Amino acid sequence: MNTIIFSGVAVRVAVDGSHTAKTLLQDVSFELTERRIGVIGANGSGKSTLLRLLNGLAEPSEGTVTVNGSSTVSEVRHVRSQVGFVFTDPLSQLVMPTGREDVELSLRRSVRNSRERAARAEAVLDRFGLLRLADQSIYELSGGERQLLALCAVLAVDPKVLVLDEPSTLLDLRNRELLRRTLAGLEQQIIMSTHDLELALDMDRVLVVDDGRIVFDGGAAEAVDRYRELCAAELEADSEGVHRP
Ligand SMILES: Nc1ncnc2c1ncn2[C@@H]1O[C@H](COP(=O)(O)OP(=O)(O)OP(=O)(O)O)[C@@H](O)[C@H]1O
Repeated sequence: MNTIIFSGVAVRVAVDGSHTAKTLLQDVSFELTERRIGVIGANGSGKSTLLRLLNGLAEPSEGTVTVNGSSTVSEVRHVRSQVGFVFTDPLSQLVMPTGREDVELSLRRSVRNSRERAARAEAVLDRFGLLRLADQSIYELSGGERQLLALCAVLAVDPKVLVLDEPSTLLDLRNRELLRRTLAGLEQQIIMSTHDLELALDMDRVLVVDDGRIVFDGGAAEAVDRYRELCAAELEADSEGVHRP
């Protein structure tokens, strides 16, 4: 399995029009070696920022992130050859007119021969049951179908690590089950943020993010309980605020 190390990581961004910085993540240190890792937490807590650090889409303002010993900043190309990233919005990822062309585009570096590339794309699409959608315009597909195609295009190059940012948001019950089974059958190390707590419960280890910090790191069931407690405490604080004169 891979080894991903976050060491003293903080991410800060400049706030437009002022000299102040907003902290998106702070004091994040851990080593990930488990096969399936979940990241859960409220909207805006920092989950996507954490995932984006894994392949250099975001850079730490402090500390370091390494994947199998390679820095996600100074060795970003090497890291990206190992880490596949599936975005929440498939349209920010699918850039070609059809799914088939997109999968072929993913394969362009690893398979130089165009015939071989077409055959590989066909095989990958078939493996994920997506051949029937392969030649349709991506704009004619449903959101869920696009989400599955985006996952397929990333898996086509067989990354060692698969990072998924809320992969089930657009999926119906059947496709969500298909995603669960697909993820369960993959060899890759998976790091996934999700609001789908059932999906989180399938994970070997789950990080709970709250306001830019990791507030729990451990087993899935305990993590989900911790997250529910946090939500309940916030709802209570909100309602007290509402009732205060
Ligand atoms: N480039 C940026 N500039 C300023 N603020 C940002 C930037 N990127 C993210 N943020 C803010 O950082 C916080 C964390 O964002 P992030 O996308 O990591 O949250 P999240 O936990 O993935 O949320 P969600 O569940 O809604 O997808 C949010 O308040 C967001 O508005």
